[in-house]
Amino acid sequence: MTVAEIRVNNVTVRFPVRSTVSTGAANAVGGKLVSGPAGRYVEALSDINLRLSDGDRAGVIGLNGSGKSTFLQVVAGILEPDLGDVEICGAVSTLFTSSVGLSLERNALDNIRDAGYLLGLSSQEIAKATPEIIEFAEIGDFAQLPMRSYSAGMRARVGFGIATTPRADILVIDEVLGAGDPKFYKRAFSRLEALLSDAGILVLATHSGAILRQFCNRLLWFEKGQVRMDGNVEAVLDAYNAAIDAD
Ligand SMILES: Nc1ncnc2c1ncn2[C@@H]1O[C@H](COP(=O)(O)OP(=O)(O)OP(=O)(O)O)[C@@H](O)[C@H]1O
Repeated sequence: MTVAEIRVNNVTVRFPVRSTVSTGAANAVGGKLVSGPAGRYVEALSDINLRLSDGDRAGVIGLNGSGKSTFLQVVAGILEPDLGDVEICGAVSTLFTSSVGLSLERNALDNIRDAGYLLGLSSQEIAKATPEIIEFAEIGDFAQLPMRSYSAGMRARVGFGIATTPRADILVIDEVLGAGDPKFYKRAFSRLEALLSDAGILVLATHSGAILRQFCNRLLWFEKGQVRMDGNVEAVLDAYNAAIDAD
């Protein structure tokens, strides 16, 4: 059995931007805007060092543009850092709002089949998983209708069902659960526990305290591309909310 681990070593991510214009106004949200000899860039992550270990259910919280999605892409191995490196032990499965790859013109059955092949499942595995995902998502006959006729939460249910089908040691989820209702969280939590058992790693970005309390045993608070606090969920949420109230 793989012992899941992610080591993030001195990671910096910079996105070049073209504009040289400055309004002179400070940005409360977003990463650091830096002008250097090589041009202007947004520093989305600045020298991050941390380790995620087997059993970690790490929530990621922070204001808009604080670096959460960038961090998730780095720990999923999708985005190469500009400086530093990431060591990932274990099979990764991801659920990103923008990259879940579902075609809204096609129905859930077709999407499950296409996504299943992309995820490397065999025809037999897809045939077995399809009714399980439909049952998990509780969409019934909607499974036959184009996914454009689904609500955001219904799409999230199907996407979550797909992402949690292949065996995974590490599951990285960006803001997708927020579209769901409390019943979905409960079902999603059971499915996640079955997938990861008591080991594995979850990395989950969300603005919802309720989701963090349900799913996570550790919380990382990002601020302007840095980890401002890393600790238990309640302690970090209290500090985060206090900082917002004091602003
Ligand atoms: N492709 C890109 N090109 C330029 N800048 C980018 C790009 N992707 C992200 N950024 C910048 O990097 C910073 C961090 O963005 P990121 O998406 O990681 O934030 P986030 O915490 O996930 O935000 P949100 O809560 O709004 O989803 C932001 O300032 C953003 O403008």
